[in-house]
Amino acid sequence: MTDNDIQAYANQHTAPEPPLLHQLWRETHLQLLMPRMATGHWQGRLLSMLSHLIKPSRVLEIGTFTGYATLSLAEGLAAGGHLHTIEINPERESRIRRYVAAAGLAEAVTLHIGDARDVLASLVGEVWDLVFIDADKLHNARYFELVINQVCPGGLVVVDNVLWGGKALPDYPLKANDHDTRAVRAFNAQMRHDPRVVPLLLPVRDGLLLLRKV
Ligand SMILES: C[S@@+](CC[C@H](N)C(=O)[O-])C[C@H]1O[C@@H](n2cnc3c(N)ncnc32)[C@H](O)[C@@H]1O
Repeated sequence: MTDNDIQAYANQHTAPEPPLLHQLWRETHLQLLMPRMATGHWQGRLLSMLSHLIKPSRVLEIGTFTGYATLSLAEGLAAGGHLHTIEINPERESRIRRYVAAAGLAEAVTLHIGDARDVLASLVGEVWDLVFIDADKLHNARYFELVINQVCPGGLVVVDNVLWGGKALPDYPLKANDHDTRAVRAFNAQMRHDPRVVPLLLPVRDGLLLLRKV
């Protein structure tokens, strides 16, 4: 039995992908480079499940891409709740807005186009119940520091790609110029001992690190 078999079985026994998300997934794969960056069916249902359990009033996503995780995370918003998502690439804006509108979320979702390290400075008044860090991996620690003081006690920070294709594991031979992997390893190691959060690494897909704020 391969990992693919297990993932296929998990998909079959997970709630089906909503039709709009399936359409977005197809469009992402047909029209964009690196479509694997999109969250996809199983992980989308996991983010939706977490959001439904938390019923957040305020959600932050760092790294929108085509908006797959955005729509998934928004599914569990409390009445009157709001999601902010930040994407650095302006070429992605029109597609994201089109799908946010098609999901009926134009009022509930604010898309910021810009570098998250700048945009976050304009969101210092917010208190986050749920944060999804999924931008460039070099700056995971920076994004974490920029948001953690605004996460409510008991709030959840989810960080994607913490296994980094297996390269996060210490025995994996590292190239001298592989700064991304070094950053992923350093961030994961820091989270083990950070007194502000309780970590749980889920070895699913490319690895999801759940960090519950103490
Ligand atoms: C892995 S993709 C996000 C996938 C999306 N969260 C999902 O699950 O479908 C990473 C995205 O982060 C964006 N990004 C990279 N650096 C960024 C930065 N400094 N600020 C905001 N977005 C950034 C990239 O342009 C890319 O679209």
